[in-house]
Amino acid sequence: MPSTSVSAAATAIHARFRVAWPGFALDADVQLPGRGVSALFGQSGSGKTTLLRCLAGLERAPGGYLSVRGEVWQDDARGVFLPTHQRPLGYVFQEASLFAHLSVRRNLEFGMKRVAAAARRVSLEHAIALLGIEPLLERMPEKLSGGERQRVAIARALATSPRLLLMDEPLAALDARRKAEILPYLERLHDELDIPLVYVSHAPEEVARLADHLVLLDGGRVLAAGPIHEVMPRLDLPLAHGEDAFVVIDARVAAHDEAYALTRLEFGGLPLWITGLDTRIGAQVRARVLARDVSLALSERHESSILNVLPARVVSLDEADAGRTLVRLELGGSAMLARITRRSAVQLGIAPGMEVFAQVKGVALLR
Ligand SMILES: Nc1ncnc2c1ncn2[C@@H]1O[C@H](COP(=O)(O)OP(=O)(O)OP(=O)(O)O)[C@@H](O)[C@H]1O
Repeated sequence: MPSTSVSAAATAIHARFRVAWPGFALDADVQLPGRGVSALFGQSGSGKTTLLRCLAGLERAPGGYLSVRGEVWQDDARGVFLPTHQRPLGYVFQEASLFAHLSVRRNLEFGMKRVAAAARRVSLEHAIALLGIEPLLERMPEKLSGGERQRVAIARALATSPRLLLMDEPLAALDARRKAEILPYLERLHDELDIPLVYVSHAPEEVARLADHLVLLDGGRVLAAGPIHEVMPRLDLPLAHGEDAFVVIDARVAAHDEAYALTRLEFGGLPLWITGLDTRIGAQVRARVLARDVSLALSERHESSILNVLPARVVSLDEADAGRTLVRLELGGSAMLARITRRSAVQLGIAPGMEVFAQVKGVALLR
């Protein structure tokens, strides 16, 4: 059975499930950190929802095991199985399932009443403030937009003071504008709440923005799992070979250049220039660099309009894609991918261990 691990101290959720149906089998053994966002990522039919439903106890996986921050919710070998309603979790589905006959406020109160006063760790006020739904409280669900409904559904899940939040493609039914509207709220949950969130998605941009930890599923098996910084640049995984392959880089806002409307980020002692931000100096941000936006040069001094030319070391190469070479770089303690033509790789003599310069054509700020 594929098994992945995070350091013992950080391990807070351990899930081991096997489900066998005609035509599909889930066989997963994962350890997830007890804080932050873990994304279950993979193609349609890879088993993301099935694994999430196992965590919720909605899918009965005989012989399964689940512990969440020291509490055992399922251990079939010892006859332990908490039914869903006894698991302190919040579940947000693709389509918000609010009670149509109750106002937003009553929907929230309904969620909260299910929790004994002593177990309440997120107040209703806090949930309302986090999701910015104060102006919607007296409305009926039918008078809400899809995005607003989803924010209410998330607030309702929070109001139950869950120890684990599960979200199954909560943005999938929304158009791009609504998605963009909700993402900052999800980021706030991530930053302000001490509740682990397991987030199902097949949208790389959502994963890039939200996830700290990634579980890559393929055909019901765990292909890889680990911190997003480690999983994304792995050349042996399909992610790195996709058209939009990227890495995320955690950086600090170091300076603003007002004259040119640019901001200098810093990571591992290296500068990374980006279109001007109005973020305060010292703030931590996350940036995304696409593999196809990185090219390589042997010297730093190149007549070029590219702002970011950074010293890097070639770690490994992959030539599996026709005519293209994928290069894994190490710079400033971070991994980066460069996708160049095979011809360039040969002409430059790119090889593991070589010192090169990474020309980074584009950097997108994620959060
Ligand atoms: N109750 C069930 N009985 C039999 N097969 C099922 C059942 N539920 C799901 N499946 C099958 O299991 C496979 C995995 O489904 P699952 O919904 O977990 O995938 P997913 O990765 O979440 O996909 P998507 O991104 O499309 O939602 C699919 O082939 C699906 O048809």
